[in-house]
Amino acid sequence: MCPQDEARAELLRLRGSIDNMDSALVHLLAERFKVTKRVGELKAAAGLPPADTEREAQQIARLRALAVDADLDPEFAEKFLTFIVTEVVRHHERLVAEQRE
Ligand SMILES: O=C(O)C(=O)C[C@]1(C(=O)O)C=C[C@@H](O)C=C1
Repeated sequence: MCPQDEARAELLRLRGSIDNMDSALVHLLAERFKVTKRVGELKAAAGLPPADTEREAQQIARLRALAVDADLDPEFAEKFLTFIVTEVVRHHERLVAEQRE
């Protein structure tokens, strides 16, 4: 096999691995959002605030430490968590608004 064909074969193998991990991420996110939906319903029913900044600070500190141990950029880990939590809080707020309608 010529070097380019070898590179293409390796590229396909690596992309297969990327596809598996992207699938796992989607499934993990779907499970996380199922749980946070229950959290949002619980909070809305009990009149608790949608966001909990103290909990978020704990999660960020925990994930940043995990990222460092895993050789992942902690800034990226924080941005990723913040992106997800922002969306969760939006869902929680929508539930409260729907409850008021
Ligand atoms: O733990 C909660 O209280 C949640 O609502 C879940 C969650 C999260 O997605 O992890 C979302 C919003 C809060 O600000 C903190 C954490």
